[in-house]
Amino acid sequence: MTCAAIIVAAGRGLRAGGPVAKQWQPLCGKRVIDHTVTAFLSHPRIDRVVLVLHADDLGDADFDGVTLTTGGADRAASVRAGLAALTDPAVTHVLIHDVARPCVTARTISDVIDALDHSPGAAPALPVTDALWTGADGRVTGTQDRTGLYRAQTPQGFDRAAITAAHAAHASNAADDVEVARAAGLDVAIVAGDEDNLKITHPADFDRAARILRGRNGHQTG
Ligand SMILES: Nc1ccn([C@@H]2O[C@H](COP(=O)(O)OP(=O)(O)OP(=O)(O)O)[C@@H](O)[C@H]2O)c(=O)n1
Ligand SMILES: C[C@](O)(CO)[C@H](O)COP(=O)(O)O
Repeated sequence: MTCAAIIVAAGRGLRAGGPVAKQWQPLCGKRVIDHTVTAFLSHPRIDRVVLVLHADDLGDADFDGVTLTTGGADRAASVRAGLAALTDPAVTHVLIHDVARPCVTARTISDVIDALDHSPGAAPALPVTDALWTGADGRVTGTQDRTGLYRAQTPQGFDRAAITAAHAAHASNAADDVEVARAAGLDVAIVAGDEDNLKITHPADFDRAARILRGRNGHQTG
């Protein structure tokens, strides 16, 4: 098995706000993107890293050991760009990861890779443990059964040829790559998620990510 990571980092981070897109903002002495890229470059079972950037950000890319490419108008288009940038025929599997998840651990990456020994797809997720409502205008409008519901995370791993064909057949955007894979009939194994593998989405998420990273390695604040 030869694994490539595709890190999608072409978003604009509108919900997070700030002077620059969230992946370029400071986090524990580095940029968010530096933590994410390092997590994959340093993993012994990741053989290639493709970094998918917004066209406006290519000039900021100062990463050694990664293949750069330009993303698209939505996450799925950026994933397709990353798949297209993978030119090495030796790569058999891909792990597709949000740059906005800088706290991903080597354990989660390894667990996804291990699951790909027995499944064409594998992705981390956490079972929903809170009650679920629908709401509008600040009031509860209904309740939803949480049985069998999961909160999906990344990296989402796949047989390279299978996910490449699945994305080629899936013309529109998708919430994640598991949606694309399942639309193509691929089986996807659930791997244990990690509460610390949060996606930086809103401003408060930066502090949470910093607490997590400081708690692990005594990171200095940025
Ligand atoms: N056209 C896009 C849109 C999103 N992404 C990536 O997909 C991941 C998950 O998307 P999200 O958290 O929504 O990031 P943004 O789209 O940047 O955030 P927002 O929706 O708040 O603008 C992120 O790592 C983001 O960089 C991407 O590569 N290309
Ligand atoms: C891919 C993902 O992180 C899985 O939970 C999530 O769907 C990304 O959502 P976003 O709205 O693009 O941040």
